[in-house]
Amino acid sequence: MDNNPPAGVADKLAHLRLTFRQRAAGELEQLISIAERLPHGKQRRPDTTDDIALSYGILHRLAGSAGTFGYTALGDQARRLEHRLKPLAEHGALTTDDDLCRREKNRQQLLEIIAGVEGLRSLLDETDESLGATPERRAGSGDETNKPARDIHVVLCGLSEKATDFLDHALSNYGFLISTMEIESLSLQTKPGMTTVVTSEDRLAEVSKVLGSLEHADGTPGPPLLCLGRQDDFNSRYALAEAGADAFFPEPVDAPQLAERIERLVHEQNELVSGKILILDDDEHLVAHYRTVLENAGFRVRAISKPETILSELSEFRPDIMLLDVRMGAYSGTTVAKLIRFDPEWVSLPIVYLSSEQDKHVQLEALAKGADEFMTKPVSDDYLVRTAQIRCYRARQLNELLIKDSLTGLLKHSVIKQEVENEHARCQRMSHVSSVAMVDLDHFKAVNDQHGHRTGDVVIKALANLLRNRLRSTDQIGRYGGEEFAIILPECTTDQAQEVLTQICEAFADISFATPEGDLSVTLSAGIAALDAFASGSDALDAADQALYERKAAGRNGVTVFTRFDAAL
Ligand SMILES: Nc1nc2c(ncn2[C@@H]2O[C@H](COP(=O)(O)OP(=O)(O)OP(=O)(O)O)[C@@H](O)[C@H]2O)c(=O)[nH]1
Repeated sequence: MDNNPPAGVADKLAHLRLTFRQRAAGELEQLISIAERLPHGKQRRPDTTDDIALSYGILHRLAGSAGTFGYTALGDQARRLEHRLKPLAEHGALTTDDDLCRREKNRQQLLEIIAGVEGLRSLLDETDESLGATPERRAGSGDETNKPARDIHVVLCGLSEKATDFLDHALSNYGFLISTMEIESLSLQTKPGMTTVVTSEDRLAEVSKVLGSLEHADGTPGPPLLCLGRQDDFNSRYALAEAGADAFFPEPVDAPQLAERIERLVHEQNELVSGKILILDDDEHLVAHYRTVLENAGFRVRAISKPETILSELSEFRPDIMLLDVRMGAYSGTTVAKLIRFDPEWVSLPIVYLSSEQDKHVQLEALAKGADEFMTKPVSDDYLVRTAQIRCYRARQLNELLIKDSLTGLLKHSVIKQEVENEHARCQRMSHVSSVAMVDLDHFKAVNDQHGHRTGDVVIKALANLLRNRLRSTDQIGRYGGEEFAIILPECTTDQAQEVLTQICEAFADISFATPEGDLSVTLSAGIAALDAFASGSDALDAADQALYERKAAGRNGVTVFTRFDAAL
């Protein structure tokens, strides 16, 4: 398995290591000159408290960060010296008021520490040699494309020509990006967590073998492998699972059900590798490193170094988890964690401390003040990613239960209503134009009556999937009622909203649902209103609803934009 990050990310990490190395060299110079200033022998000198506090701060930072950048021996030695200096830093040393005996003891200790500091410099140089040539600074890593979050990629591999053509057409309707690949040239240049590979039972073993060698750079599992097959019994399913399939889908393929299955697989995968992480640490280089590693593993990361901005960052970024440094200059991370919990909204936000503190008792005390886990610095990249995955996954699962509708995975009625109000407030604050839409399935009662409730549910889920895939990641979709959906399209005019919803309308009408009574097609109607043109979000929703009923009255299967209340009636 290739465990190296992609070239762009590797360049970025190398550059961060170089920057760390430069800073560490400067800090070691500073430490050495402080050591030279400290009183030697019987020499008397006024208060050394500031120098010792400064040295302690530098050693603490090095102990917490050097290992992350590959300078493990330097970090370990800095930690040993930090521990030795801690009592002197906390209680003051060599002050003019001390009695002679204490001064002598402290002086001895300082001399040993000074000798240790001089050894740190050689540890830095030795590690440089073992890490190879000093990395060059390179501009533009090229991997920072701002792709929409929901580019779901379906790779068709090892299928017959007929099956490939059918799936290419049927799945494109859902907005999936389809590629066809030969097994030998199978490669996965997509975002982790956003790909599914579909293959046949005959070629499963070969495809599974190739996929095994293509796992993502950070070691996260490769894409799920969905296998199509004609035999659907325990033994054949067992054989497929053994040969590497993550999911099975029976042939002949029912396209809406397959789309639903792919959605679910990607969703499950994505839950493992995605999430929003807020990092608060006053060491900017370390934060830049964490950020690069976590972004490379698929997370969205916001990193801040000033504790004063924490509350506004929380409400704007709305992270799934937070990584919090314990010691940040004048501020204590444990107190910041407590302060965050003042707000009921953040009571359940998982907080993970980042600290060089190794004493389990002290860790426990800190945890009692409002965090969930302790990550001891230096944190390895793998450990960081894995911890973030586990914490984000759990946080998102809990959150989903609270805010998402169980049939469709869309936002619940009350949540989308609140989001409409939030977006309305944003429109006013930022003076931008946004739209809201109400979407309703046509003659849905007849679908239920003629084909049963179960088929009705499949149709509802298919529309939910289509909306998710066709709309932008910044759009928000809610299940407003049984077969009625509300959509927020931020920074989007009603003309643009009409264009995209018309395409969705056409794609949905094109989907064929297989039922025992024969193939079924269903259409939808939509009404749109300009969110910023109304006094409140709920007024705009009422207007979109009116436009929807106008569309129903005008023959359904299309999109109407609200103009005036009386005109819409
Ligand atoms: N299968 C299923 N049906 C649902 C669900 N929620 C609501 N419905 C059904 O959706 C149907 C809505 O019917 P109506 O409000 O009469 O509207 P319609 O038949 O779609 O007619 P128009 O909206 O005028 O085109 C009812 O039969 C509800 O039982 C659900 O979760 N699953």
